[in-house]
Amino acid sequence: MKSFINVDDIGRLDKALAEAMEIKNDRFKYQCLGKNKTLLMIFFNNSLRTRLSTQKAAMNLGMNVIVLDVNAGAWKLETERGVIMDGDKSEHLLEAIPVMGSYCDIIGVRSFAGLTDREYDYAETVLNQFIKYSGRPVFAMETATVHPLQAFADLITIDEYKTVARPKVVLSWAPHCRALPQAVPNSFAQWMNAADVDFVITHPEGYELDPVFAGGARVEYDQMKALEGADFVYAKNWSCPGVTRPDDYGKILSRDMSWTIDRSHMAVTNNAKFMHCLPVRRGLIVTDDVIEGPDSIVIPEAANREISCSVVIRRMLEAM
Ligand SMILES: NCCC[C@H](NC(=O)CCC(=O)O)C(=O)O
Ligand SMILES: NC(=O)OP(=O)(O)O
Repeated sequence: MKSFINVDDIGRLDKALAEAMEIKNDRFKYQCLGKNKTLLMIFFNNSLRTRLSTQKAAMNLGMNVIVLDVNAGAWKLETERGVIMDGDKSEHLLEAIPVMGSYCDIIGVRSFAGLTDREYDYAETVLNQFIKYSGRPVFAMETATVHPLQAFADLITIDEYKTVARPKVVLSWAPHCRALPQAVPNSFAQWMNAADVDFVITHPEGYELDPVFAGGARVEYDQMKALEGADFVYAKNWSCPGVTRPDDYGKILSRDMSWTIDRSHMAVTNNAKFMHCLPVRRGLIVTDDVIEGPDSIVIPEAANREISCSVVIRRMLEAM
């Protein structure tokens, strides 16, 4: 595998899930594979899970790991071409990327959407520069439009916790105080569309996800109706994707607290499991009793990030 961005990069999902289980049963099975190989993780944004689980996965595979927090100690990086660099940015990404590539064998990139220029974000401008100029296999650790390591971990978790062959999975928008990217719902929709599940998305008008990721998925604007009979409730906030309202790209369109997942929402489901990628803001996305309740699987979901990442890095190492 040369890059890991979209669901197609992983190939057959049943095979990927089997590899995930193999690694979960013996995390150190392939510890010789990464000997003398180095993973470089580059963070333009904060992280807890991705940082720790990716490092753990790489260490399980015997790799060395270096981490660069671009905003904490590195030169500030210019990402645009054609600018006169007389501001606070001392180095251009186009020099920095091949330099970084020379010190490692695989690169993971976290670079969130700026949420001001849809075209720039949806072209995955930063990620694609890493792919083009690093000379290394690159995987997304949440970039402008995708978070595939999360979606793969979510798929593993659903596969582990499902009680019926084809579960009903509902992705529900929920309110938040900040404008958040669309990467998590985009990837979740893309992966659920590819998986053998009954997938429904619910959100207020204006939050329609890009059809590149969510095309073909059923959208139900009545949240309670969408949640009826659900086996999994996947809550997430996202800002306006700018599909039906191009002028509102990246904006908060609704703060409707009736969308916060509470006991009354869970009551109409089929004893659904509650999922969220974390970090989650209680009281906005979900109530304390739901996230702390017996049907909340957010902790095993996060734990599966180590597993999804192990499968991806293993494939990249084997392809070298
Ligand atoms: N990688 C997991 C989610 C990251 C990001 N959440 C955030 O930025 C939340 C920050 C806050 O709640 O202040 C997102 O939604 O894409
Ligand atoms: N879910 C997730 O990616 O978490 P972090 O932002 O903490 O890495």
